Amino acid sequence: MGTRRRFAGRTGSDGRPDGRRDGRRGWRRSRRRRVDRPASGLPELAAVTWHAKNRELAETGLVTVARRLPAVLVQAARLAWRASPLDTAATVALNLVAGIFTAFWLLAATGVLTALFSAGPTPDRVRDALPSLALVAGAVALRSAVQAGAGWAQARLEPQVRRLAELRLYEATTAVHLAALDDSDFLDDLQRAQTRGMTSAPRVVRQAVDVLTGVVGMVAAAGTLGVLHPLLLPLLLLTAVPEGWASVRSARMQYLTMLALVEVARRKWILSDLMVEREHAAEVRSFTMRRFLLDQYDRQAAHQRGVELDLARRQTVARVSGDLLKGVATGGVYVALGLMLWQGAVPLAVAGTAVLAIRSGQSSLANLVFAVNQCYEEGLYFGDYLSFCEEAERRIPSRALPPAGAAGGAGAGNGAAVRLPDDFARITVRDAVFTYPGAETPSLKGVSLEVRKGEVVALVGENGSGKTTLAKLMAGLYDPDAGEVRWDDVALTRVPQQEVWERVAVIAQEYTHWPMTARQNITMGRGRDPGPGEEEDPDMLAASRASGADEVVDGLAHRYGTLLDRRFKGGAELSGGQWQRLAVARGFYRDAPLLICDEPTAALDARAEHQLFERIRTHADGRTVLLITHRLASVRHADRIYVLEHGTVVEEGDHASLMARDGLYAELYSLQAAAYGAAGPRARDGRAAGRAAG
Ligand SMILES: Nc1ncnc2c1ncn2[C@@H]1O[C@H](COP(=O)(O)OP(=O)(O)OP(=O)(O)O)[C@@H](O)[C@H]1O
Repeated sequence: MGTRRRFAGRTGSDGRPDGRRDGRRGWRRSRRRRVDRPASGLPELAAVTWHAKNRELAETGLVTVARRLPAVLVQAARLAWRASPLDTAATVALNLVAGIFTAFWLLAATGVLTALFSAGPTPDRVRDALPSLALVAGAVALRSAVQAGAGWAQARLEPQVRRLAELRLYEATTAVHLAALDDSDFLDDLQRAQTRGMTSAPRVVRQAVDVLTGVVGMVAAAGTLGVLHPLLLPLLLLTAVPEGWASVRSARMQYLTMLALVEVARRKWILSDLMVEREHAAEVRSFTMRRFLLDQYDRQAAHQRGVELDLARRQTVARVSGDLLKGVATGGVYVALGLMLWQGAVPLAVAGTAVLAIRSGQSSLANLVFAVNQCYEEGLYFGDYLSFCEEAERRIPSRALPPAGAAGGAGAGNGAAVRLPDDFARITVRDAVFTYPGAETPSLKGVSLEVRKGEVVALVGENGSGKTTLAKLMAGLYDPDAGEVRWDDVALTRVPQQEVWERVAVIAQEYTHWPMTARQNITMGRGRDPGPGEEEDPDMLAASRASGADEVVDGLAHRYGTLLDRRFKGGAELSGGQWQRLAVARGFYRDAPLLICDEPTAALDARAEHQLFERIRTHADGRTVLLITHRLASVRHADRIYVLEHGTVVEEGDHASLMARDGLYAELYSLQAAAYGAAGPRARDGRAAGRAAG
């Protein structure tokens, strides 16, 4: 195990995660956060102290490492045991047995040397040495076999540990409250846990086993040396100190650098996505953004390079100092052994065995120091991973389902989670206030509204007035900071979120282009893929027809089985409107009593838009519909319209009453109607303009 490997930089700050994760949302968030930063440049290029752990880590020394190591080892052992008790037990037991064989062959070697160094003819001495030699050979062979078994058990452990670690992280990230993903600190921790912490889980187990192997080898060699002469033991241990110091120093520098660069790395990933992903390529060119993006990227990269070059220099200094001190200590050990031989304190055969034991001990020691260092370093990343998982698990809504058969509603005890009725008579929002995490002003400032079963209720208002936010509260995606959303007499904050999500279908404004088949794009969440020759799900076909997605699918090579991702061979790409038809089909397919349509037609052509609004107008097969749209002509038939402005409801009523009121709604409606009217031959006829808009 060479010095280079011991000190080589590991993935640290530039382990590239799966590219699309940060995506557009991450970029938008970064832009928002930049508002209050100095104009002179990106503040992360100067700041290296965002993380509270830094000072503590900067003061980490050998003693701290030694103190913390048992905790890391215990965590590794727990993880390994949970992954596979059998392989963990086999790894530990076989390593211990290997250590016994090491001590055995070293002691047997004394017999060989004693026979060889005794007086008499050489053939006789060789013959006398043969039994001990056979013992040495047997012990070495058995040790190799046992070590191979231990290596196998250890290798089996790693994939099992990796699986556990990955599942734990993704189970947490897919369940955390949505608000957690609006928190930039949480996102930074997530980034660190996913890119480095998660991969550290199998490594920390591997290093913990290596620590055990090193300790066993060391104990075997040290025990042999102790038997040969008690003075040899402390001398051997002395050689470990310089190397241990250098390794720990190097690991600490590496980790601090990773921490200092975490936001730079994240910014680089976002920029690199923008420069390589196909979906941005046309805009990058048509807006001549190339130079801007490259410059931005280069600023981050230059900063990272500076920090990493400095790290390389400091690590080299630490390594060379450690090597020099280790050389001096090793020389001292051999000088001491020579003196003992000279003084007659040990016989020649014992001195020969001592040399063998020292070499074996030093090799185990080098491995041990390396493993301790690695274990400590991986333990730091693993600690990040564990604390992120704990934090994420704390942010998972904890409202648990009541036992089967328990009824929800007014009768349920105070504070306990209650079951949501399958359907509702009315949904009421009362004085809802909501501020996004990190935002300075509330997006909703005391909104109240009511949706009765079977109604089509519309939310309208200018950009940023709070329509989508309100819909998200009603869909149980966020909890209001004050006020409440009630499903009949059950407040949504008392219901496990899953219960709400199962009863609401959302056709979102920003929907995902799922890189899956057309069928999965519609049915994911409640459908299953039919096997070869099986009929397509009739509900899916109905949803598809209702949204116009069937026309899209008709044009695909493998119909519903076509993969909608051009990055894969045979994958198809859809137009914006075609994707939207699939998103609408996905919403219709869900068997949910409340359908929330947030700008469902932005990308649809006129015919598809007309058909969709017709469906919504006829209550989308008996569902209750909450419709958010800027196409005001389409909300004329809504049972009730709420007009939002700056996070409050400023008007409510049906189309006729709102027009009569001559307020914001009437103004917005007339503007649109006039625009349509101006394009047509009957522009001056107000009635005709209204009809055109409708
Ligand atoms: N994730 C978020 N974090 C912080 N602020 C947000 C977030 N999402 C929205 N906002 C803010 O909340 C306010 C209301 O946004 P919302 O999306 O609800 O408006 P909207 O009425 O749906 O707008 P549009 O008509 O443009 O879709 C805006 O000021 C917006 O900047």
